[in-house]
Amino acid sequence: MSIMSTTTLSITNSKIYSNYIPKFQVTYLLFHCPKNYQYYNYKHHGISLLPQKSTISKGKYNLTDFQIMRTLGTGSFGRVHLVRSIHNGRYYAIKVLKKEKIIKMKQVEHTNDERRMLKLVEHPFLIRMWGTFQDSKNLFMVMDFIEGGELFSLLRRSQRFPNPVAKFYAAEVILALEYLHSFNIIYRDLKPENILLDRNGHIKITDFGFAKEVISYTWTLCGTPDYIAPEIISAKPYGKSVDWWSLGILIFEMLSGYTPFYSKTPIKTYEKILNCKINFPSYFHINSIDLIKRLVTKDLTRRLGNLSNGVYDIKNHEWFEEVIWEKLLNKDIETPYEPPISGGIGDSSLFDFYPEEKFDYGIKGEDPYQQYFTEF
Ligand SMILES: Nc1ncnc2c1ncn2[C@@H]1O[C@H](COP(=O)(O)OP(=O)(O)OP(=O)(O)O)[C@@H](O)[C@H]1O
Repeated sequence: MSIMSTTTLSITNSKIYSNYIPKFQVTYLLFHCPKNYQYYNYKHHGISLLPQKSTISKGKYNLTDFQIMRTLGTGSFGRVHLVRSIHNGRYYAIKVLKKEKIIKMKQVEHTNDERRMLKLVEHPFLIRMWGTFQDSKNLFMVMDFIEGGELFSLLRRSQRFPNPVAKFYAAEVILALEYLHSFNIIYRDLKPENILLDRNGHIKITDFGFAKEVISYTWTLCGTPDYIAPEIISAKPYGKSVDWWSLGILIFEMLSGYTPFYSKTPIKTYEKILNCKINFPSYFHINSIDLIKRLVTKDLTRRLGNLSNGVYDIKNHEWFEEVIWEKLLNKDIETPYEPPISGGIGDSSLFDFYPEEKFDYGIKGEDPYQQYFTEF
């Protein structure tokens, strides 16, 4: 079955999704926002929990350390390649971002934040970055290669997940978000495309392109339309609670195969989000409906995750009754699906194919954007 994803824009042939359009990401939103919308971030003078200087060494790697192989995925600013280290023979994924595109789409701050966030995080359910480097045209991020493909592809192939399967993935996502929030990092782009599965079937969240350290509130308009919280759309200051809204959308999508506010155009989706009326399919378990309603609520004084007990209100919800959180964190719980990685290490058969293009990697020469990416 052909499976569409955010970046490829190919069309799925699943019945449910015959009308489904790809979920354009933030950058789409940035260029289709209300007039006079101001893009800026606001930070209180709080104490940052993040190292102010990078600990992931820059300049540790360069292009000649790797054999560049096929494309695993494409994004707004470049593509992600499977690569092989010529030193240790191991496979990695390298995300390549075109400097010119980043500048044109005004994403310099987000790109530097992505590197800054990724260098810090170390968690079983988050992607690990090993280092970065750059040439005159591109930025490169070296990450672990996660062989099992996107949760998105698995969901489209399955049409929808049974209750326990959705619960398993949601629970691992919660642990990852809890960890990020403990560092005051908001993730802001939760969706099945950004959740990869490792060879055993555990999740790894990738794409920190919108992750941001926010000590109190921020105003930046970003996210993916179907997953965006209403406070972002109405240009209100917002905080970590936007990730808990997106978690509710993710749970709904995993259980049904579609997002609750899906529409043909982003503007219509935003209208539905602001109305916040969800039609639950009859096969949803009553506890899942209760949890989704408590996450996908406009009322921030009632949204779970945002109350005085924080994440514990979510972890203690009836839908997660049988989850033993410590075991889950230790990966001591059997995964519902083991990706069929038959070709051994470096097998990338679970990723869709993307047209390859001639690389402009490694070109030395004048770099008009040098001053913007000094950390890479
Ligand atoms: N570490 C990894 N291992 C395997 N595949 C990966 C890895 N990182 C990313 N990918 C693949 O590449 C795709 C694009 O990656 P990513 O979302 O980080 O790029 P992006 O340029 O930020 O895309 P977008 O503009 O859609 O956000 C992912 O959806 C995934 O399929």
